[in-house]
Amino acid sequence: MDNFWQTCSAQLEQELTPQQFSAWIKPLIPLDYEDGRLRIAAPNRFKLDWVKTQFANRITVLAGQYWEEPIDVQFVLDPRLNAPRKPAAAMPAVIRAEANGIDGIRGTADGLVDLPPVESAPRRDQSRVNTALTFDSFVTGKANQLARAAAIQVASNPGVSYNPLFLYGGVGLGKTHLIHAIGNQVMADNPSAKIRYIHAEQYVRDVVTAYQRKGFDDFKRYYHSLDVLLIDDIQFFGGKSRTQEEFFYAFEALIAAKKQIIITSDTYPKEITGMDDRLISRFDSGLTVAVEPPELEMRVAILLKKANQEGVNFSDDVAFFVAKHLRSNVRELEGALRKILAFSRFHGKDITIEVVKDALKDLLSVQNRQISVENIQKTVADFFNIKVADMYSKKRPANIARPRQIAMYLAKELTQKSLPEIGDLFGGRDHTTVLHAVRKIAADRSKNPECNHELHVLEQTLKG
Ligand SMILES: Nc1ncnc2c1ncn2[C@@H]1O[C@H](COP(=O)(O)OP(=O)(O)OP(=O)(O)O)[C@@H](O)[C@H]1O
Repeated sequence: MDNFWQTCSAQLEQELTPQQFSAWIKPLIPLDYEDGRLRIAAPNRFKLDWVKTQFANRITVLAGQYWEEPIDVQFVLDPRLNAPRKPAAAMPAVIRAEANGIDGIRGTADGLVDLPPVESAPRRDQSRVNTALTFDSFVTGKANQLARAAAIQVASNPGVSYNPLFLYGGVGLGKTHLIHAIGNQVMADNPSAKIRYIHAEQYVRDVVTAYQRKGFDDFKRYYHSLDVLLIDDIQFFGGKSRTQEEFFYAFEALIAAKKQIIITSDTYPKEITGMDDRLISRFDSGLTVAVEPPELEMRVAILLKKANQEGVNFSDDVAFFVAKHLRSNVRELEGALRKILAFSRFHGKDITIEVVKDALKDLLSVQNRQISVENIQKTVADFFNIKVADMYSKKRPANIARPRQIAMYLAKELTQKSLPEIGDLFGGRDHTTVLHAVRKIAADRSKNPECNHELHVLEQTLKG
């Protein structure tokens, strides 16, 4: 066993950077080898997860070569290495003073809160970065290629390219995945970087806790000392003035020190309600990129990749069927996939289109019921305050022509209708007119955040 570990470590030392080797491989402890099963211990959960996702395959190959047989390599947590955790302090009642904007803050059922790390030098596993969410596991398509490219650029040169990087888009489109991927990449390149992922709601809680403990100095010291701050769903700061003020200081300090900030939101900066103007202008001062709903091919690729990760063979036909019917976001696709797998396992049936129809009966009927061309025409007409009849009329003033083009675009995106069918439903127009509208709005959407936002709102309204 010791011989193997020496050989394996020596090999990995050659393959990895010195920082990676000392951060991830050196702390591992070979435990035992028996009947083709090798157990290796990691000193904490964070390292365990990271080593499993990043190095398990390579170590398995090296073990196979050493023993000349397939080896089942298992990574476990070494309990001897775990220092006992300090119990978290009890949280007193919610402070009244936060009525100036920070509301809805409660401790957990046992009165404990997830305390913010107030040490000036946070431990590595306080980064809260999810090691499973990497660039490798992120499927790319037209909808997210810009966001992904910007994220990779920022991850490769934190603090020096786009700062802040502001990613926005609707629910379940991969914003959280992307910022974790940035964190993972920075951590792999530079294991000593101080990184922190935080959801905006948790940041609000941290402000409250600091307030209660009169501990703003610690709070500031901690947040201002980070190399990379990943903050998710910043729209939660809306209306929370004390949090915004604190975040403003952190923002200024980090940017001035060339430390990287990555922010996600469900909408672009100017549209976040209840947000201080000076923060909005700061958010817009780096690079603002949209993550769009995935197009058909990307939805298919995502389904195939996720099915493959589950060890299930999904035929292209099945993947196309699901992707054609579920169009809103990736989280919905993941949910559908889980349903299909559970259904097929429970009934012991192979995954065919018929089985998928059964498994997703409820989901599909909701989709089909909600989105019709008529529904789109009504929703768009209401949104732009024009008459539904203008959707079929030959009138051409811009205030009517553009909503009509938007409705055609949405009809193409959200229904199964062909271009000629859509043309018919818009007062007997030619299919080339529909095609022109679809292309024009798609181009506008990719260039103009306000147009993108309008479309996003309409899509959400239509999908209920
Ligand atoms: N392009 C993609 N490739 C692979 N998985 C993806 C992709 N986009 C999203 N996902 C997965 O879909 C799920 C939802 O994504 P995520 O949580 O990142 O969405 P989000 O945009 O942050 O949504 P919300 O605003 O609701 O937080 C996650 O499990 C994520 O891993």
